[in-house]
Amino acid sequence: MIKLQVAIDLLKTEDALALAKKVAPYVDIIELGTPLIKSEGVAVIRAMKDAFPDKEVFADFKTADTGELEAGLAFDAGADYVTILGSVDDATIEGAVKAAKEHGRGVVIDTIGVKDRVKRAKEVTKLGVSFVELHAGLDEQALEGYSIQVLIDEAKKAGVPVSIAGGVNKDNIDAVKNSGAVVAVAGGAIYSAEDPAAAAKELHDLINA
Ligand SMILES: O=C([C@H](O)CO)[C@H](O)[C@H](O)COP(=O)(O)O
Repeated sequence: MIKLQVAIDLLKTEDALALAKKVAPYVDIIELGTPLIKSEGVAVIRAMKDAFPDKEVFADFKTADTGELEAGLAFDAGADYVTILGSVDDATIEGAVKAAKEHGRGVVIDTIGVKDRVKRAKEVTKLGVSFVELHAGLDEQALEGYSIQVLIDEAKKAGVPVSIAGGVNKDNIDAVKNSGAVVAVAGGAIYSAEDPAAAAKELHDLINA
């Protein structure tokens, strides 16, 4: 069954915890977005894991160098997963995977900015990562003509464990689910909703229908 990951792109720990409290019953993974971690530091990871020990906590570091060091920072703070950029040297990913093995946690590769996401997903999977995020970031989503369909099509072709992030919502969650992706990431569709709990529940129910 595909997991539901909420991406929390808020800026304050207290707001992130309040949102997580509302949506936790409906999600499997709680993602601390890159802007949140830059705003609040790794302390937000510990705060979230302490508040929700039964949830997987995902630190969206988007690391570009010193993979072992940065992954270790995330894991020491309580993260179950940390992201490394797919565009970086394999050595950075290998360092992060080394740290993940030492901590019994996982590395996720973020393909933001990668030209051939399917090819890179296959390559990095061989390095021992947990899964690969087929990702169109918020800036790319704002470009004219953007469609999440490209990520859905890539997930079908990947043949390795992938997540999809890039505007997942109630209108496309069925297609995301049927793409073979192992995780559906929803940020704005939940945190910008008038009722985030209801939005998360709707996605959860559609996934489990
Ligand atoms: O990772 C993300 C982005 O780079 C900002 O941190 C988002 O969390 C990810 O794109 C999912 O958010 P939505 O696209 O709003 O669902």
